[in-house]
Amino acid sequence: MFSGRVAVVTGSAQGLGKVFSGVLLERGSKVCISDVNQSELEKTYKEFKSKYAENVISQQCDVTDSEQLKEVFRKTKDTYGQLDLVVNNAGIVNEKNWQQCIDVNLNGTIRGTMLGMEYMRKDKGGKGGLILNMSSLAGIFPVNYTPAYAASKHGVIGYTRSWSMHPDVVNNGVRLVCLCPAFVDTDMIKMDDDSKFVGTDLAQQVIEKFGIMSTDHIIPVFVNAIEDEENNGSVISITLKGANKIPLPMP
Ligand SMILES: NC(=O)C1=CN([C@@H]2O[C@H](COP(=O)(O)OP(=O)(O)OC[C@H]3O[C@@H](n4cnc5c(N)ncnc54)[C@H](O)[C@@H]3O)[C@@H](O)[C@H]2O)C=CC1
Ligand SMILES: CCCCC/C=C\C=C\C(=O)C/C=C\C/C=C\CCCC(=O)O
Repeated sequence: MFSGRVAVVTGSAQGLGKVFSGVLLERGSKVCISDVNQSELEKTYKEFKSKYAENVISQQCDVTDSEQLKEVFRKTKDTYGQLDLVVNNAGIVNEKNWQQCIDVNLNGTIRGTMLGMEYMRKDKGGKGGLILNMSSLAGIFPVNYTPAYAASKHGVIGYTRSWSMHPDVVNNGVRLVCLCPAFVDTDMIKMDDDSKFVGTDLAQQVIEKFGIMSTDHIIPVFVNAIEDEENNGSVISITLKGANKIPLPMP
């Protein structure tokens, strides 16, 4: 399932993207890691390269820049000859620069999804594959201290579910899945920058309610989403209590 498969992971210099890339490499996949943060990307690349040699390549990329993202896909296909998995993981929290928050989280995911479909659809020369989009519990519930972030993650769910129901995509072997974790122990949830949220107390209360998961807690759900080839269109919440498929709301 993993051996010889080829993946693109955005925002993979650190945090969940780095963990996901490590999981894929450990299981024999080939991965193009990419990130806007060149210095952190270089460090991660060196770390992976020493363990996984030719199975990892790296390409600096800001997901808000279509040309840079196209280069990631081009380089991956040129190097490994195929593409099987896209993890649209790059994300930020920023309520002051909410335009950037939407552009990275939602538009970046849209860009990566469109490229993924272009490279993986059978009618476009691909072999099918999986597009795994990172949403959040904030994509399912309203979050009063990060409204723009919540809007971006709600958008990711709507966008992913919509394509997963399109016959041209389904019939050409591409499936799409959304992961929606609660708080995970990465730099993202550090209270290091006021522009991240509107209301520190509000954020603190919700963190106390849900707790903080280690990145290890997300790995089995990530692996299962890849292994379960019947899984298309799922939106999966992940909390300390476990993982659950969120039913499609009906009017
Ligand atoms: N940590 C958490 O509590 C949760 C995180 N998520 C989502 O998981 C994903 C990964 O987040 P974490 O690993 O926690 O955060 P993180 O902050 O540790 O890592 C995010 C990575 O994305 C990169 N990035 C930021 N802007 C970028 C851009 N324009 N282009 C390319 N790369 C960019 C950063 O440089 C960083 O390496 C995000 O989409 C986030 O919204 C979802 C639910 C909970
Ligand atoms: C410490 C500051 C945290 C600011 C928020 C930072 C990042 C959050 C990223 C997430 O994706 C968090 C995940 C989910 C939000 C949690 C709960 C939503 C439900 C709210 C509720 O039930 O009241």
